Amino acid sequence: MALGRATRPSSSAFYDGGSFAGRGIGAIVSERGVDAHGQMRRYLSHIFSDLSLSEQEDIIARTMDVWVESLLEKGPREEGFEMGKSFEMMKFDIIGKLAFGETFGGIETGALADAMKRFPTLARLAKPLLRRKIWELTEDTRKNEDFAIDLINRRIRRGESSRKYFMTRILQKRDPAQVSDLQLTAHTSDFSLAGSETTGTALSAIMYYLLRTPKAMSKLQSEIRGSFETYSEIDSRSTLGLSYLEGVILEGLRIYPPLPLALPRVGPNGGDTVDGHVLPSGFSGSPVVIVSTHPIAASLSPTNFKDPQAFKPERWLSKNQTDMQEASQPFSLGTRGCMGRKYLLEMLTTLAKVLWKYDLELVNTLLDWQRDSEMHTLWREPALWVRVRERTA
Ligand code: HEM
Repeated sequence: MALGRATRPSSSAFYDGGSFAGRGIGAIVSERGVDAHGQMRRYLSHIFSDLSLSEQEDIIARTMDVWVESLLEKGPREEGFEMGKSFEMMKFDIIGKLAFGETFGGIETGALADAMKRFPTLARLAKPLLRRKIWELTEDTRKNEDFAIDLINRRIRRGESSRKYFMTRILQKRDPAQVSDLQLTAHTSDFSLAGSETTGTALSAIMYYLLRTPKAMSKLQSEIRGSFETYSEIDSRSTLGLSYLEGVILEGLRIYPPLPLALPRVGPNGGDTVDGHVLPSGFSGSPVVIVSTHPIAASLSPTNFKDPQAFKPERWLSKNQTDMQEASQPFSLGTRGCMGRKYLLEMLTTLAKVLWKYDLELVNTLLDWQRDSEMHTLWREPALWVRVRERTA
C-alpha cells in the first residue's frame, strides 16, 4: 500500500466512548485530536523502551511462574480446565502489577470477571453503539473509574519506588501541570485493558490451533524442549532465537487477529491517495468520510495468503512467493499503532514455559474456533477446555 503524502489521519467518533470520556478526559486510546494524541504518545513512549521492558522482566517472570505452577492444580482433572480465562487472568495480573504495583488477584482467586467489571474495558470502545449520554450516565462506569483513581492515588502516595513498575517511570517523567492524576489514571486503565484482553485472546487462539494441528505442536515442543535443559533457562532473551515459536505466534495473530475490528479513521485534511485511490478529506463533506482496513479481510484473503484457513507457522519462517506477510498487521500501523507490541516477547516466554513443562490435550474435540467464536466488536471466544499433565518425554 502506498500513501500519497505523509499526512496523519485522526480516529473517528467511534472512540468517543472510551475510558473516562464521561469525565471529559481523553486517554491514549480514546483521544481523537491528532496533536493531543501525539503529545500523549511521546510522553508514554519511554515506558515501552527496551530498558523499561528489561526492568519489568522480573515482575513478569514471577507472575508467569506462579501461573504455570497453578496449571497443575486443575489441569490434570478428566474434565480439564478452561485455559482461555486463565490466560487472561494471568495477563491481567501482570499488567496490574506493572501499572499499579498491585495485583488484581486474577490467578489466585479467579476474580478476573470482577476485576474486569471495575475497569472500563477496551470492549467499551463499543459504547458509541449506545448513545453517548447513556454511557456517561452509567453509574457502573463511575465506580469503575473511582476504583482506578483510588489505585493510582495509593500509588502516588507511596512515592518513589525502587521497583520498576511502568508507573514508576510515568510518575518520574510527569509534569503534574500537564498531566493530571485523572489523566494518568485514564492512560493506565487503557493500558490494563489494551494489554490483557488482546494478549489473552491471542494465546487462547494459538493454543487451540496448536492442539488442533499435532504436527505443528510436535515441531514446537521439539524446538522448545531441545533448546532448554531446565525450566529456569527460559526467559525473554533465551526464547528470542526460537524461529518456529515465533512463526507459531505470527500465524496465530494472522488467523485470529485479537482486535478483529476495522479501526475507523477520518481521512486527513486535504485528503490522500492510497494505492492510487483518491480519498477525500475526512471533514470536507457531509457525511464524514471514514476509512479502514478490516484485519480479517486482509489476513484471511486467498489473494494474500495461500490456503488462508490453514494454521501453517512455516509460512513465517522465510519470505515466500505465496504469502504476502505484510498483509497481516495485528498491531495496526502508523501513529496509532500498538504501543505494546514488544510485549510479544511475553507471549514467546509464556508458550515456551507451558510447553516445556507440560503435555496438553484438547477436551472438547468438537470445538471449531472460527465457527464457535462470536464477534461483538471484540471477540467473544469459545471456552477452551484443556487437560494438562507433566510432560512424559
Ligand atoms: C497480542 C497482543 C496485542 C495486540 C494484537 C494489540 C493490538 C493493538 C491494536 C490493533 C491497536 C490499535 C487500536 C486502535 O487504533 O484503536 C493497539 C493499540 C494500543 N495498544 Fe496494543 N495490542 C496488543 C498488546 C498490547 C499490550 C501488551 C499493551 C500494553 C501493555 C498494548 C498497548 C496499546 C496501547 C497503549 C495502544 C494505543 C496506542 C495509541 O493509540 O497510540 N497493547 N493495540
